[in-house]
Amino acid sequence: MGSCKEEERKQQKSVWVHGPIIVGAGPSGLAVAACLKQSQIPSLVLERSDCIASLWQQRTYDRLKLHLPKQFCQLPLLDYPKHFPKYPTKHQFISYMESYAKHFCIEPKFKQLVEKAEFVNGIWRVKSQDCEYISKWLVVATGENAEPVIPQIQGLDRFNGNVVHTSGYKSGYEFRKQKVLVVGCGNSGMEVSLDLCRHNASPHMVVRNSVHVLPREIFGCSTFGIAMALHKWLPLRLVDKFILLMSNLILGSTENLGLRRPETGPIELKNITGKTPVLDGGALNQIKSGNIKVMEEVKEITRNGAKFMDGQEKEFDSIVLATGYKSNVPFWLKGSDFFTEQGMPRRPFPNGWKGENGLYTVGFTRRGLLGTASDAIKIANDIADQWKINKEWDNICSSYVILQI
Ligand SMILES: Cc1cc2nc3c(=O)[nH]c(=O)nc-3n(C[C@H](O)[C@H](O)[C@H](O)COP(=O)(O)OP(=O)(O)OC[C@H]3O[C@@H](n4cnc5c(N)ncnc54)[C@H](O)[C@@H]3O)c2cc1C
Ligand SMILES: NC(=O)C1=CN([C@@H]2O[C@H](COP(=O)(O)OP(=O)(O)OC[C@H]3O[C@@H](n4cnc5c(N)ncnc54)[C@H](OP(=O)(O)O)[C@@H]3O)[C@@H](O)[C@H]2O)C=CC1
Ligand SMILES: O=C(O)C(=O)Cc1c[nH]c2ccccc12
Repeated sequence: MGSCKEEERKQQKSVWVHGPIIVGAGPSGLAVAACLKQSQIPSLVLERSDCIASLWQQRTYDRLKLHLPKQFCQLPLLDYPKHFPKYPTKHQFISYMESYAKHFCIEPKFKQLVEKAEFVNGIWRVKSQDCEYISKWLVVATGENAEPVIPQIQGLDRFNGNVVHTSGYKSGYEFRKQKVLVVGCGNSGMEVSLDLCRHNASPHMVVRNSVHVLPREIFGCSTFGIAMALHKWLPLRLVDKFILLMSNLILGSTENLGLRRPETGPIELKNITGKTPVLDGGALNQIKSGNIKVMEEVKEITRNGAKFMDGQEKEFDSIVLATGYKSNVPFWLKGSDFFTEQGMPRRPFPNGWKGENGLYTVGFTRRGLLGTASDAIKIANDIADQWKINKEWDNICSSYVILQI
């Protein structure tokens, strides 16, 4: 006899979707839906949370800003409002996303956690907790940052204080006057440590590996923009050499602050591994002045603090895990080997946007919102070509049916 849950599933309704199913209503999902709309192609956007851009609305800290200038973080077909600053705040970015969805009349179906998607007998069957959606096309837009990475550090579960991942961190206000262990030194670790300083907390940031820290700007121009411009003329290695030269000039050596640089240059490393260089927004000065303490790798967490690899032992009130994010695609996309076990497309950029049998992926380029914009346009164009053929077939079929009658 089937269980209650099985019975419920058997009775689950199936809905045929006219147009592609897009999983995820973040910037990537919305960008594809908008580009499809532009070609008069309908789509259905399924979102697990109750709002668009949920990463930005629900899982980021208050003082977050875009760290690249707005022209590099723009979605296709609609620019940022002119009055927005060069680096929009998180709230401005969310308002841009909301206007974007409104402008293209995109109305995602919320609270639809996609649990399984599979290509069966020539169609995509996409199951959420309460419905099965069926379509010829599936667009994966669940993001590179779908789930927090929670490291297995010995003793973490016996720590008496508060432990939070950066996806749950809002403001240093909650940690004021506390001694806080921040694990991780990517952009999140650096920004959270800086935020903690601004609330009179005492952050100790764990740096277990090498890291590139770059100035956000070089003589008033964004470092990222300069790198992009130079790369039009110069090989990446030379671009990296120039960026590192300027960084050392502006920031000084980071090595003697405990921030060893990787051997590979910053942009090349980003392209190969996805590891984003830190674009410094003020944390480095706090490290220099001793307000952010750089710590070695953690050996174990104790009830009141941590023991470090170099033998130090310190007490902490709270721990912030700035340990990054991961894709969740392997949990729900079945029967396809398009993605690696880590949930990233096997084919590297720029060829990772299209799979077999009407499968597409957007926002898995390790190139931020710029990558999203480029994927979205390609996907919509590709589907539009098939849509036209489909329509012609539909017309032929319907005239055939009419002739038969
Ligand atoms: C703190 C932070 C700051 C960043 N800042 C920048 C920046 O300044 N510039 C830049 O270019 N990039 C930045 N990024 C990179 C970031 O990935 C992009 O900005 C952008 O959010 C990616 O959009 P996305 O739609 O691909 O993914 P997301 O924004 O993560 O959206 C994916 C959506 O899919 C939904 N979803 C996931 N799984 C399921 C499921 N199984 N079923 C249904 N729905 C699901 C999620 O709820 C989410 O709403 C930042 C990332 C982080 C974490
Ligand atoms: N707009 C903005 O200002 C911001 C943008 N972002 C973006 O969000 C994305 C995610 O960034 P972020 O959250 O920093 O994640 P990242 O993956 O970039 O960084 C994770 C960090 O955690 C470290 N780490 C992981 N596990 C452990 C462990 N067990 N012990 C010690 N250290 C550990 C990693 O070290 P290791 O290298 O050794 O693995 C790395 O330093 C990036 O693309 C980033 O650019 C984030 C914050 C702000
Ligand atoms: O914010 C991010 O994580 C991004 O992915 C944006 C981005 C794409 N390529 C880069 C190179 C250097 C710094 C940030 C980025």
